[in-house]
Amino acid sequence: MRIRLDGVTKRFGAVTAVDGLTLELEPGRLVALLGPSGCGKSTTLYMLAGVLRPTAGDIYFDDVRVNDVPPQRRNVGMVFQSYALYPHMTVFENIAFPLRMQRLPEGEIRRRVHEMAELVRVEALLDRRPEQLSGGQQQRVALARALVKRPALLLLDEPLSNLDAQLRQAMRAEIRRIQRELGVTAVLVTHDQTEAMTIADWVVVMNAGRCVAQGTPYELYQTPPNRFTASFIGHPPMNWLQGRVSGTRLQVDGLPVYLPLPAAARDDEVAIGIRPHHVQLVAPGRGHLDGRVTMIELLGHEKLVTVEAGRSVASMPGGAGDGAAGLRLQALVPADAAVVEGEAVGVRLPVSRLHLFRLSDGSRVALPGAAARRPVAGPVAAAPGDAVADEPAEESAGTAG
Ligand SMILES: Nc1ncnc2c1ncn2[C@@H]1O[C@H](COP(=O)(O)OP(=O)(O)OP(=O)(O)O)[C@@H](O)[C@H]1O
Repeated sequence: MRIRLDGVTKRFGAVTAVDGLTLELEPGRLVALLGPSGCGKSTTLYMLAGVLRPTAGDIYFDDVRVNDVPPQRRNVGMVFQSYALYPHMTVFENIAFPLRMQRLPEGEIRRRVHEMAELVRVEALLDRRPEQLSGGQQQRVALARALVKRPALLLLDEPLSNLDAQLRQAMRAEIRRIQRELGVTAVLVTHDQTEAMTIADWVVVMNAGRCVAQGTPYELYQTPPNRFTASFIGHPPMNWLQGRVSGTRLQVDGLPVYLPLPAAARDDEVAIGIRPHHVQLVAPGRGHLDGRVTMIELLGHEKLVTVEAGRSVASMPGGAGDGAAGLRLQALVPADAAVVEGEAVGVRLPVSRLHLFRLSDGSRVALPGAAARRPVAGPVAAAPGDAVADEPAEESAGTAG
């Protein structure tokens, strides 16, 4: 089923929870509504369910306007964070409940409950009560109950947030499998960007009741259209610097050099984002700036290295001097990279990996060739002591001024 929201607004007294939201969701897709707490995700979901009515605007299921259609007539299945299973009923009866409400014949009910229990893999648990199930099992049952009436739209409200990390990952894959197998259009609400990115075909990023970006997870990660999306998507989060574009020159505040851009852009003050795994650590004096390693956090097969460039590095060869005071960057490097806390390092910022956003409105500065590459296989970080390898001509820095 195709879903269309046309200028949908929801106000609760003085609070505007959803503000003129216009969206079109393709049939069969799993769409994630992603955004910080209070941005209007759940309110949007409840309007799709029919539990809340828009204050203004229209909602269409295929081409039918559903603003006035009550929840029970919308053919929507819903799964909540809290599972909301009926505690006094067995798993079988929980799953059968929506079919009993439809007064289907007993044989048909049995057949469909078993079919659904098989799909979500709870056939062995049909005689148990919810209290005798683990969180993950309860969530599977909730999913089966939402799907048993073959809804045209599946709504998932933070369905995995009560599960531990490992189970959450397993259930993500399960929801994806089941949604694909049934081909049902689904909308998932989450504030967890990893969840949205791993599970969804399409991600709608919301802030303050509005859609600020939408696209495939890959597009939003590779070329975030604005600063809000860039800072919200990706983990560990982007590093942020500030600077100014003039023609094909990028002057980063605190850097003694300017970086040549692959194409000219309008002169503007910019926020400069770079993901930690694109920050390269090199020998002091061999990068764009020098700093000191102030923290190392081991994350498994990688480690997150915090580098601060301040006044203390002014005297180092190639040091950034006073202008670099307060620059702080994080680099993600292989766990076995030879980096030591307290040591001086050089930091290289590959121009093609920089994301530029206008300070005025947060919009992306489009630069052909910049930050549009596919992710490289393998680490890009070099250990201190390594030279900056084969620096392409267009990425070499000029002297500021
Ligand atoms: N029934 C209500 N009465 C008044 N204000 C409400 C009501 N429901 C939601 N709001 C407000 O509307 C805004 C959006 O809430 P909503 O629950 O949609 O956000 P959310 O993005 O789902 O947040 P979370 O991730 O915390 O669940 C918030 O400011 C919230 O306080």
